Amino acid sequence: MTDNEERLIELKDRVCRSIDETREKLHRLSQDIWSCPELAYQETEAHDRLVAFFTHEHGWTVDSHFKLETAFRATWRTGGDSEGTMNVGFLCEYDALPGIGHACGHNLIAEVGAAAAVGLKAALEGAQEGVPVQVTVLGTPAEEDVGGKIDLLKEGAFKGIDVVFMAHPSKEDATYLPCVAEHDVTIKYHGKTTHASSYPWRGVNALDAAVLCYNNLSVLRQQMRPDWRVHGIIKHGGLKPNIIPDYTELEYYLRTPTRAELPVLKEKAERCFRSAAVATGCTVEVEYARNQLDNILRVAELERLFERNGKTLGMDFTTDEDVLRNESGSTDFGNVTFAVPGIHPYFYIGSNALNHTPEYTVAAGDEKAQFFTLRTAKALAMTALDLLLQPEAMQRVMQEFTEVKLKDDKMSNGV
Ligand SMILES: NCCCC[C@H](NC(=O)CCCN)C(=O)O
Repeated sequence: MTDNEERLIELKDRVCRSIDETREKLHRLSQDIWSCPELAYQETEAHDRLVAFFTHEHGWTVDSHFKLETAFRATWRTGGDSEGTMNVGFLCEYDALPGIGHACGHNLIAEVGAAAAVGLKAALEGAQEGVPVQVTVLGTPAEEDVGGKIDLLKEGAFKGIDVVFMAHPSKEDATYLPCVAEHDVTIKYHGKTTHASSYPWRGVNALDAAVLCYNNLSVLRQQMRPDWRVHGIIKHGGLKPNIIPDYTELEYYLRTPTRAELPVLKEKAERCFRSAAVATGCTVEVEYARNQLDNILRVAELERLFERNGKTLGMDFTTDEDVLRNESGSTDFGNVTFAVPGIHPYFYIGSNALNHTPEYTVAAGDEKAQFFTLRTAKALAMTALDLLLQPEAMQRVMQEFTEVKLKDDKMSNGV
């Protein structure tokens, strides 16, 4: 075994020990966020808790309200000049869901990011030969909405970061789960009110338009690719049964496996929106969210290193092809992976509950989740050490990142 390999083992052990030594503070941080669920862009308490956490940990430079009201940045770097310093990013999410709180476990995402960063810093602080590194923690709000990471990308918050890590609670350990491109769209129909019984023929029924729109999209599914998704709600359907609705509103998510396919689905969906207006005589407004979520650009080398580290800690990565191929959601982390190579694995939290259910909310706040959460943080920090102490590994990551980006560009440009 080479000296470097021995050093790597020692530093990885130090990461694990330092995270275990910090577990009480980390659990309290996670519990404080879990017990005060806040919606997208309203995560003021969570922001303050995380800012206080890093402020009280020595050595961090903390920027509160970083480019967004509820985003933050905490940075630590080893001495020496910036030349050759690798900047390793860890992301914290902390927004909850309406009505069901932290049913996606974002309190645990915040804890994983904080734990991995603290662990990596502790390991490197004591390293004999300096490892030139900057550790950057970014608090990225509103993943469940239009994507705070995308706003932060636009604001340049990821400039200078060489590789980025986070992890997402799930019902199983997985180095990757399908993460698809997604765009929110709001459809608004405008009609004309009248008395629904006395003279309905004088009205223009916006609820009819909404129902037709819903049904148009429902039949569109027969002609959609099986891995595309269209799903939504009628947010406003009318005021009273005897008033012909003159305003209705629907919100839909349109999803395709790659960002290149999304325009094709959008065109088909818009025909459904607009034909419902034609059929009823309504006017229609179609409003897309300011941010489109991209699919995740995968870097297999990062997944390989993470899986190797996770397995040494006992992680049991799923091999269920059905899960690995079909169970997909979306995340604004996808947009980040087109700017910075990154990894967004999933981790079991001690429950078979499904994300976005009240049962998962309970599981995300259960102390049982702590072991799995800290284990994942250790695996992320250990993977960062692999890159820091093995330049050839980082070169493989960058080479692969360049290749997959080029392939995506060709697909997006229909080449
Ligand atoms: N603009 C809406 C974004 C919804 C994101 C949400 N994300 C998750 O549930 C996390 C999935 C991680 N793979 C979604 O509905 O997919």
